[in-house]
Amino acid sequence: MLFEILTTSIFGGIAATAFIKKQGIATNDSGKIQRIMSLSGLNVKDGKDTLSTQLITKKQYEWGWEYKYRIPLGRSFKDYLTKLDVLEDGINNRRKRIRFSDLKSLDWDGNIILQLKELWRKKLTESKEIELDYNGLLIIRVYDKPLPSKVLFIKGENWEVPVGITRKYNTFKFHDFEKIPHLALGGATRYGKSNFINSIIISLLNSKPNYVNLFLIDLKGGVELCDYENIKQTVSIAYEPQEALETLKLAYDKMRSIQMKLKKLGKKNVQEAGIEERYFVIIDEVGELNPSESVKAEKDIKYECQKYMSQIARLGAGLGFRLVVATQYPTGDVIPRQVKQNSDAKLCFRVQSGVASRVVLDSEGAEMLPEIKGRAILQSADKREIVQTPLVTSGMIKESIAPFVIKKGVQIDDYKEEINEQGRTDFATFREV
Ligand SMILES: Nc1ncnc2c1ncn2[C@@H]1O[C@H](COP(=O)(O)OP(=O)(O)OP(=O)(O)O)[C@@H](O)[C@H]1O
Repeated sequence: MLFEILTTSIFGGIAATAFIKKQGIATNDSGKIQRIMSLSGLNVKDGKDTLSTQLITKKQYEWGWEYKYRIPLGRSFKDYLTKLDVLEDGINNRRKRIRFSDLKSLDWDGNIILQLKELWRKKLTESKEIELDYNGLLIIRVYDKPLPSKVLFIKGENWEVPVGITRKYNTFKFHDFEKIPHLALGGATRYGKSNFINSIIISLLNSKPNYVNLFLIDLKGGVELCDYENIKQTVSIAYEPQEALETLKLAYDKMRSIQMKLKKLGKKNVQEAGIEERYFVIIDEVGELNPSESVKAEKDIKYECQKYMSQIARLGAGLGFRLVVATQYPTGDVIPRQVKQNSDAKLCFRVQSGVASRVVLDSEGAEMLPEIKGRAILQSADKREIVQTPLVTSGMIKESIAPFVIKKGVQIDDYKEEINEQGRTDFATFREV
């Protein structure tokens, strides 16, 4: 028995070593990256000298390698971003290598040659993804495995909602609306904005059903958010600009009433006052509220809408208001300036141009995302990460709303009554502070 185990392992080891030797043991890509940079014109001529991108550090992680470079004078991060596809194709255009870590998956009691052949076949079809970043040094991350193109929905806790899987160790990332109240979303058509909005809503319905209040504006003809029309958490839902104005005004009035309440209590914000309720104003296709793009008759309505959106973005955070705006036409001022300035988190799916990417993220990059639905860049004040957002099915939506369905129109009537009633103190739920 012992002899059998020993011989199997020894012969397996010999076969693996011979195979690896033939294909080449994995090394890092630093030399190759530097060559690609110089061949693609990133070096700078300075008289007789040629200034090149200098490797400062390289480090191996579980997910791949990270390289840090000093870029030469006369080059910007943007110059490197425009070469992202050249770098990615260059890195993948080479002999595939088997790593020692790949061998861990082999069953040494089975047919080793057959398994190695299968491993090799997988390697040939596998390609690495790279990500560029800049923090004074150019950072290039080369990921051994691409992000999955489908990720299952996981609900968040409290006011956190799922954002998706990141490349680093495939960890799941959440967005905390208590830390970053407003969120701007962008992306070309069919890349996953509405799906993402659905994931926010169903996560909130699961985690905070008694405290979440929804003001929904669906200007895509009502196809995206109509599922939530008759749940108790939906205060108001709008499908047309005029209705959007009414919904925004209702949210604004509520915001003002909370502001007055806080003033009376001498508290600075809802957290301090122990108010549990949060108010989510979610607008799918905010571009439809852009006055400069509209016919004369609707201009005034849209200007009013912009005014309310800006006020909610500017004053709402401490009063428990959270704004989520999405657009598929990221041009110019499509996202109101105040909303954009107050949205410390931005999520951008693939867009058609660097200009569109800049409108959403304030920087380029989303135009270079792969053509994968649900793939996006999450940009916060100091961090930029690529994520694969979770896919939400209509079954999941149905299941999440089922416990909360009520008679049509009941919510808004109750709400207006509450706002109109002077001196009432019980329309927000307080906890002990
Ligand atoms: N995270 C995801 N993972 C996988 N597939 C997705 C994901 N998000 C969306 N999809 C697929 O893409 C399709 C379009 O998504 P969605 O309706 O969210 O796009 P959109 O950006 O809102 O488009 P539009 O602006 O045209 O309405 C979905 O029906 C779904 O099949």
